[in-house]
Amino acid sequence: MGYDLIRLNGLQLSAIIGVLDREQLTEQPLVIDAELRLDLSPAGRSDDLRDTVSYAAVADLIEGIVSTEKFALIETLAETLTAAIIRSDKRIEAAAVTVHKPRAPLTQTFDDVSVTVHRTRSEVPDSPALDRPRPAVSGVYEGELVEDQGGSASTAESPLTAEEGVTVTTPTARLGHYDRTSLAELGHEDASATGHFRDPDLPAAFPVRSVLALGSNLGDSSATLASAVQALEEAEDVVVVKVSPLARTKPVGGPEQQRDFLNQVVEIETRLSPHGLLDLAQRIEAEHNRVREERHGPRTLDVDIVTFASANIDSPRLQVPHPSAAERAFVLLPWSWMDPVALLSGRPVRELAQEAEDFDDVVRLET
Ligand SMILES: Nc1ncnc2c1ncn2[C@@H]1O[C@H](COP(=O)(O)OP(=O)(O)OP(=O)(O)O)[C@@H](O)[C@H]1O
Ligand SMILES: Nc1nc2c(c(=O)[nH]1)N=C(CO)CN2
Repeated sequence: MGYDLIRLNGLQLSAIIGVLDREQLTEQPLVIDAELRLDLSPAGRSDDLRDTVSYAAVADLIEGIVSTEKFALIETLAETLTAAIIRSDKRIEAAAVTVHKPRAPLTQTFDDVSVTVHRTRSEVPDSPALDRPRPAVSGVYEGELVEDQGGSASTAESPLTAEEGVTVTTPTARLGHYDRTSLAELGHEDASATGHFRDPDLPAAFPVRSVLALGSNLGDSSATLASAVQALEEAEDVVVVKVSPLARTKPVGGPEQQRDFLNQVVEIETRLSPHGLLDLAQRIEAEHNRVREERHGPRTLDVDIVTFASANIDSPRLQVPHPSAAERAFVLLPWSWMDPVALLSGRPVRELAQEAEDFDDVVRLET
């Protein structure tokens, strides 16, 4: 294993980032350093850009994510960028990203605050099909984004161990002194500790995970759910990552004497905007003869968006996390069977399920 590195240092961007409400309204400067570990000897011999990873493409990838996504924590941004860089080209064995936040809201005088995330390929979760960055390169770099290089892309079989991970040697960019605003002035008490508000019409700059809850208690529910999952698998810009076992559940709310429901939870990865995903969910409901008659009434198919990455959304059409999901064992239990360590608004889904009133009314069906 070589020690070759590509380094991109001091990339100056601005972003919406921070846990304070004020920080979610205005952009602030960020400085980003990235290191990519890959074998540079093919390019060293050929003098051909196609034999390496273009640092310009890396800069574009970082800029695309920073300029379109909102984060609360610089840790999350660094993690997201590191994973996106590793996924962008199979030859990249490991990457490290440092996010500097020189105008962090501290009351003290300081030069810089930063986090560094180091990840090897084996530590980055698979992104089944949406793992290519958008080909957003322009001008002289057109066509330079390296497409799957076939034979030369071999690093997936030789993942680094954590101990071998790259070390960032980047000196902190000399950032000088910054404007500081006291936490009190910024209204610290309003800071939102979990998640961030997200523009529901903004498509994701990189694939994000979303959890969907499906339910049916009219018609052939088992066939309907299978067909809904298939429709998700076939949808553009969506990859189904995990599907829960089926649950037979007693109706919660709604008219008396409804049939039991079949419920299922699906985790997807998508580049759709939250509203785009809601459109897709409603299209799939409509294709399965969903007619909206009675609130909580019987339905051939219900597709709810439970989470969309860690976003909070509150638009006239869409609330995320789904406002009732945290109290519904018919959602929480199948979700916890599918993903035993899942969290919802910072709480273990398994624990929330145990507290839900309908906990005893959910039966796991063997598939
Ligand atoms: N997270 C969400 N997922 C799906 N729909 C949502 C969500 N948040 C808000 N909605 C809105 O809720 C409206 C009503 O949805 P629906 O008819 O499926 O409700 P319901 O199934 O009777 O009740 P519930 O929403 O409690 O499951 C939809 O038209 C949609 O715009
Ligand atoms: N058991 C069960 N109860 C419900 C369900 C559901 O999917 N399963 N959906 C509802 C409204 O979406 C209301 N009640």
